[in-house]
Amino acid sequence: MPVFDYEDIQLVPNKCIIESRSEANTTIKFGPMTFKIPVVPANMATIIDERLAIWLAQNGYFYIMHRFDKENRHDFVKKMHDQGLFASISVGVKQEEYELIDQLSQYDFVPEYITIDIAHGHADSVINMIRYIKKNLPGSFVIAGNVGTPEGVRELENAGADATKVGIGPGKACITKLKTGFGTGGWQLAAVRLCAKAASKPIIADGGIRNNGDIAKSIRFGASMVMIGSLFAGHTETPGDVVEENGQKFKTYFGSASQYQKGEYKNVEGKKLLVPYRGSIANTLREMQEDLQSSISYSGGRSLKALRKVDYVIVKNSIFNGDTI
Ligand SMILES: NC(=O)C1=CN([C@@H]2O[C@H](COP(=O)(O)OP(=O)(O)OC[C@H]3O[C@@H](n4cnc5c(N)ncnc54)[C@H](OP(=O)(O)O)[C@@H]3O)[C@@H](O)[C@H]2O)C=CC1
Ligand SMILES: Nc1nc2c(ncn2[C@@H]2O[C@H](COP(=O)(O)O)[C@@H](O)[C@H]2O)c(=O)[nH]1
Repeated sequence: MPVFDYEDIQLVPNKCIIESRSEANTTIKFGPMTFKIPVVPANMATIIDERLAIWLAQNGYFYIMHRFDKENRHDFVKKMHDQGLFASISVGVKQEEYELIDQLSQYDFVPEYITIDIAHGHADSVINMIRYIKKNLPGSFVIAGNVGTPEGVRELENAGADATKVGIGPGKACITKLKTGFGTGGWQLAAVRLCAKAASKPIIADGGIRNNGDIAKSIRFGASMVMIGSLFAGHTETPGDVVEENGQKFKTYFGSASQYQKGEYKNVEGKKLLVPYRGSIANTLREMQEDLQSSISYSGGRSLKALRKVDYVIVKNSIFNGDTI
């Protein structure tokens, strides 16, 4: 089984068939909707809030609201729908989460997307929640995770998940691999490949994206959508606090399983870090789209589909040769 991560892979170019990169189509149909690019900001408290969710939905981007403002989720769905926008929320698996599903069902507030998001998603607790949502909110597109194996993908799909989220421990704010010895950290791209081969529905590659080219690589190895945390953390619109150190501006980014999210040091698998401030998220999203258009042109095609067929080589870290952007 080949084991590699994003930095170990280069995609092999094909003859270009377009006259301008602007002809390359980066849109992706994911569930009931089509989005500008196959990218979703991570459903973490330092990455997304209500304001950014509204902006993303208004501007043709996918979003998944985090689940840490527990009491507000019902109102959030209503607020998005009142503005004619799609609603996309996250849930856990504890008893109160079943009560939220009951409430949404009772008032007929049906979110277009519901993401079941726990650390170890290959679990009966997730399977039961998938079944419960599918029974009570059959109109919602259910994303479930996180998993890191083909068996995990198949079991969640068989339970009724419409998409699965792949990635255990590759995140920048993650310390799972250090604290538990488990996960896809260091071989996330290979795990995406294995999981995608087993999947019969879309998968989201979650965690470990460090450069825009990693988005194209995720698509090459079978992802339909890519979830990104740290690369988005430094923006004006992302909710982390602004910190100044030695005259330089940073924003805080912390893991959802860190003490900063949990409010206590118990079963901690995440840390806090400072990410350089980098202005508006709109510019980063535009650059991601431009870079993806270039990727499509190098693949010799006109749309994301062409990326799936390109050859690749394993170059074991040497591609960087000390280079950074
Ligand atoms: N993608 C990743 O690599 C990781 C992501 N995270 C993120 O952190 C957030 C919090 O996750 P999580 O702690 O699961 O959420 P919760 O605290 O809501 O826990 C969900 C449920 O799963 C149980 N649980 C959690 N971890 C395990 C485990 N390893 N084995 C058995 N049961 C478990 C919890 O019980 P109990 O707490 O009593 O064990 C609880 O009942 C999520 O947003 C998640 O995505 C966290 C770690 C890894
Ligand atoms: N192991 C942990 N993983 C976490 C935690 N909080 C979030 N996450 C995962 O990371 C990605 C984002 O990764 P990045 O490399 O783009 O920064 C996120 O979507 C979660 O899946 C955590 O506390 N521990």
